[in-house]
Amino acid sequence: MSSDISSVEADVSKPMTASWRDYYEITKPRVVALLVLTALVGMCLSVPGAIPWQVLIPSMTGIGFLSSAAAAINHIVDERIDSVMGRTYNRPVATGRLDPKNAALFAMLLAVSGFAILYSFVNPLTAWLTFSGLVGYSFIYTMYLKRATPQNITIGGLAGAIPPLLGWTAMTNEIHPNALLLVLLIFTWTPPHFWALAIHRKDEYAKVNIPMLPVTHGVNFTKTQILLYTVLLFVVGLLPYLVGMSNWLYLIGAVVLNIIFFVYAWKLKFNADESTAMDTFKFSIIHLMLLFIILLVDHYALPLN
Ligand code: HEM
Ligand SMILES: CC(C)=CCC/C(C)=C/CC/C(C)=C/COP(=O)(O)OP(=O)(O)O
Repeated sequence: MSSDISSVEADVSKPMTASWRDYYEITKPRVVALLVLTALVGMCLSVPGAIPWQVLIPSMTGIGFLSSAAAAINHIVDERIDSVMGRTYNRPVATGRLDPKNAALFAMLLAVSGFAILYSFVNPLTAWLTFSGLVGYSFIYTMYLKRATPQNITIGGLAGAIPPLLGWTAMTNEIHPNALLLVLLIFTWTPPHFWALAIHRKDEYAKVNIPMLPVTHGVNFTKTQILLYTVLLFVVGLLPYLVGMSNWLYLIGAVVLNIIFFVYAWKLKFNADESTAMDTFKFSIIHLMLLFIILLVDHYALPLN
């Protein structure tokens, strides 16, 4: 009898009325927008001149669709932990507004159409690399690494870092070292991006037994890691200029942005108040967006010989 009551309660607390907004939300639209921007920059930097729209449109659509599918799968896999954490409890699948089966169907539709678009209108290399990004994020990171090790995001970050390479291969059909350099930039940026948020949300991750670095190794150790990664990012940020891929405009932009990121990390380590961790996280997003916009401006305003 009591189980009947609890199941009735569960049904009441989980009304199954999904709207298009719920489908939109599970694609993590703002994350995908930034991923697509980094892919666009990879594409533009791969050749000196203009990008033909016949390649641009299917590439951005296919990469966007597969990234959205990956984000939707993350919502399905994380239904239980999302429903417990304050930051995520109101997500469509976690609340039950969106049936996981419908979410899975939606993800499948996005993934299949994204892959087909890339395979048919761009090239198979880009289609398979983008698919590997989906597998890396949805399955290797979300299903396994996230729950297995505090280095989950350092390794899993590779999936989120891959879009500039996807843009590059979409245009040239080759894996160029300069594209890998752009991947390295995002790969190095990811730990300070995420760990700043993880410090702020440490107790919630502990509650759901997710071994994020601040939970397993403490907040102080995580702050040191964030600071060291911003130093590493400063060095990596010099490389596009040093290898002759970008010009002085990029160099100035990267140095300024990376110094500001370092200052945030320094404050977080040595002089933090309540809001410093979230401020650092928010700045990380502006940082990456500006860095890639500057790469683009530098590329078109100051063409290399
Ligand atoms: C494994 C690597 C990554 C992890 C673990 C991570 C983690 C997170 C988390 C937990 C949030 C907060 C989400 C929310 O509250 O809705 C977030 C937000 C965000 N992330 Fe990341 N991130 C990663 C990689 C990336 C990459 C590669 C990009 C872009 C190139 C990115 C861009 C963003 C953006 C734009 C937001 C803000 C989203 C919003 O305001 O809706 N992240 N990230
Ligand atoms: C095809 C391709 C390039 C795929 C990339 C996929 C993608 C959407 C990467 C974004 C990384 C991200 C937001 C991780 C957070 O996951 P989380 O589960 O730790 O955070 P959450 O708790 O907010 O869900």
